[in-house]
Amino acid sequence: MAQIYDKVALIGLGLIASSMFWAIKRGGLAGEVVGTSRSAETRAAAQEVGLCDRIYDNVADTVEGADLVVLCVPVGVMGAVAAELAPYLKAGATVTDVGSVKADVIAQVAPHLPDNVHFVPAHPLAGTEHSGPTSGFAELFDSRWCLIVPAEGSDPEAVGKLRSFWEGLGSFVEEMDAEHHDLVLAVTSHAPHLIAYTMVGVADDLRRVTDTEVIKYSAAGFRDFTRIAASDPTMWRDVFLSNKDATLEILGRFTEELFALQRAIRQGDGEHLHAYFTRTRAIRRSIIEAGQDTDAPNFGRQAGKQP
Ligand SMILES: NC(=O)c1ccc[n+]([C@@H]2O[C@H](COP(=O)([O-])OP(=O)(O)OC[C@H]3O[C@@H](n4cnc5c(N)ncnc54)[C@H](O)[C@@H]3O)[C@@H](O)[C@H]2O)c1
Ligand SMILES: O=C(O)C(=O)C[C@]1(C(=O)O)C=C[C@@H](O)C=C1
Repeated sequence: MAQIYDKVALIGLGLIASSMFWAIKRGGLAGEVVGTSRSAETRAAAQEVGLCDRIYDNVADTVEGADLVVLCVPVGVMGAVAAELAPYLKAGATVTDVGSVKADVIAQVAPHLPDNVHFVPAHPLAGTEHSGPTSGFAELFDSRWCLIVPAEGSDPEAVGKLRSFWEGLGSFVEEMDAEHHDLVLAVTSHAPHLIAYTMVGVADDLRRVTDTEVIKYSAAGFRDFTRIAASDPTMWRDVFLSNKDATLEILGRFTEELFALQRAIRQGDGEHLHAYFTRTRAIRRSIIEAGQDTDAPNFGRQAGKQP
């Protein structure tokens, strides 16, 4: 893969930034990758594992001369961070972000950026329950989607370069508008996280099944819930506050369906339960048949099949 940017600046050195760093190096996508994080502890931990060609303790030095600036901080502080670095951006630079929510991040960031830079928001649909500078790995984005959310009138060249960059990081790239992105992610990521947090919280409330019993008897389904519910509290607090309307819309629908299933159980309506589970099983099977099971070892690698 050829070099796409001369200098990339990573703002915030957590899971996503550190994974990007390793994947940029693997693909030779940038001449130089620099970074900054607000806490000295994070910067020291990043330095220790060899993250970034240079780490600065301020955004001014970090973004100076950078062709690509990537905001890798929690969505609740994107606007404040953009305001801080805006005066130091190089003319013609591209600013992007990796936030899990798009409409609110765009509303926070765009007003701070000067007219002579390109703002091309993005969101890699890849992550883990871990956070911080030592949690990243080069393969995180391999065969995963990255959604690019260009504003109307965005410079096609800047968008095209960012697309090539994410493809170089290993992802499949698609463009989407911000509102649609936020609704889709509320269904596929945000509401499921809230449900996992709730389920683990309920188990914890029932003292009988906490401590040894939760660990000892946790079946695969509940284990998956505990993995999701171990995700970073700051990141997820911000996601729900930032994607409030779409998440509440989906949770409303979820609650209605849950009540219907609850009623079916109370009334012994096995037909309703069976029909419902048959429908959901078919969805899982159709995902696999379409080659879109990103957990499958050959995902994205079948001849002639793109997700
Ligand atoms: N973790 C995931 O699964 C995942 C997946 C895709 C996108 N994202 C998005 O990527 C972004 C980063 O997530 P992550 O998982 O890398 O998080 P992380 O917690 O691993 O890292 C966040 C970084 O932001 C810094 N930071 C926190 N608050 C700050 C503030 N007020 N000012 C400046 N810096 C601050 C932290 O020090 C850290 O360096 C978030 O916007 C998140 O929504 C996360
Ligand atoms: O695999 C996980 O641990 C994740 O939660 C990753 C996940 C997701 O919901 O799929 C979480 C948040 C993102 O914005 C993108 C990806």
